[in-house]
Amino acid sequence: MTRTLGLVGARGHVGGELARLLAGHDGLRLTRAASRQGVGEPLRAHLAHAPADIVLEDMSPETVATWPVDAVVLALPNGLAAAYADVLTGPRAPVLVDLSADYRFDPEWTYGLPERHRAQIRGARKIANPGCYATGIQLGVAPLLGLLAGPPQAFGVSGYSGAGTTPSPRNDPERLRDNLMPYALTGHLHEREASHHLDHAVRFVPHVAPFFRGISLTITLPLARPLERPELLARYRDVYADEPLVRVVDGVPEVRAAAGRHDVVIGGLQVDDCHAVVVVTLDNLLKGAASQALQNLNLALGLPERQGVPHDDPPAVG
Ligand SMILES: NC(=O)C1=CN([C@@H]2O[C@H](COP(=O)(O)OP(=O)(O)OC[C@H]3O[C@@H](n4cnc5c(N)ncnc54)[C@H](OP(=O)(O)O)[C@@H]3O)[C@@H](O)[C@H]2O)C=CC1
Ligand SMILES: CC(=O)N[C@@H](CCC(=O)OP(=O)(O)O)C(=O)O
Repeated sequence: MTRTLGLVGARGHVGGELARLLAGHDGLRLTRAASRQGVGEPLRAHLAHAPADIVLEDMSPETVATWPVDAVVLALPNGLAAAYADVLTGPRAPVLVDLSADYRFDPEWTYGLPERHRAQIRGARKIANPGCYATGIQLGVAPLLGLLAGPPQAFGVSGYSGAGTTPSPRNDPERLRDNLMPYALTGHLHEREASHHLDHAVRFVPHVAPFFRGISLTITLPLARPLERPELLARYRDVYADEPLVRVVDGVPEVRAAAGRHDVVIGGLQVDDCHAVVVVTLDNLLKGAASQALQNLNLALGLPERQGVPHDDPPAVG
């Protein structure tokens, strides 16, 4: 039986990626869509791969509450999810996946990082999809939890699609041309999110660069005891051995190769006595958002986790 999905925020970067992935998913079909602008227009006028029969609806929670769907995805800016969560309740309510940061710290919601919380996501009804940098930081740090002598430091660089479509200096290609823009030098939300879900403090400084999509994180980890490289490599390979969407490589992954891929690539993996350095790349719009949302939807709806998320590409490097 094909399940059905409604998408709120369909004209955004992430909404568009999710609609594209759903076009290749046999078990889950996009049947309703809403956005702030373009109401009454065919979704296909905005997204070439959208089903021909979908017309953009107004995005009021009251409208969305009438949709006869198995799941609803909120791909809206932060701060808007509560109005939907309030009306999509009760035993017949659809599974709700929120891409914003609104419920990532709420114990009543399930935190949707499948490689760390798969058992809880299976059958969950309300799922908070992790932040893009926070996904890379957690997967990059987790294998060394228990061996850390202090907070890992993550230096992150994102493509400007990470800043969404609302115009700002962080998604202005002219401002970013030949440039690298540091921002949120302390207290970025993803620093708090990664620290909270790792149950270990991390430090994070984000930057935005002139490329469109992809994230590179260089993470420095202070260790409680000296480690040799083979042991470091073995730890990462062991933890992710059965995870098709996390690839551990020998070389240093580069962000250009991350664009369009569904997995996180972890490499570098150098160690000097008690000082390890790990490089993590991912596509912010895919494993950082839409592919991860699809993993979560599949798990919640009882479908194969990676249906619609191809994962047999050749390695990016190494
Ligand atoms: N971009 C990324 O790399 C990632 C994003 N996320 C999160 O996913 C969510 C969606 O992100 P993204 O697709 O980049 O966002 P966009 O800015 O590209 O899209 C936002 C969508 O929300 C709609 N919208 C409704 N109300 C508003 C409003 N008041 N202001 C702006 N847009 C509004 C827009 O409608 P319309 O176009 O019709 O105006 C559009 O469909 C956000 O919460 C973001 O933090 C999470 C991980 C990664
Ligand atoms: C380049 C850029 O601006 N990136 C965004 C990350 C987007 C994201 O994933 O943030 P949410 O937690 O809001 O979902 C930022 O740093 O806020």
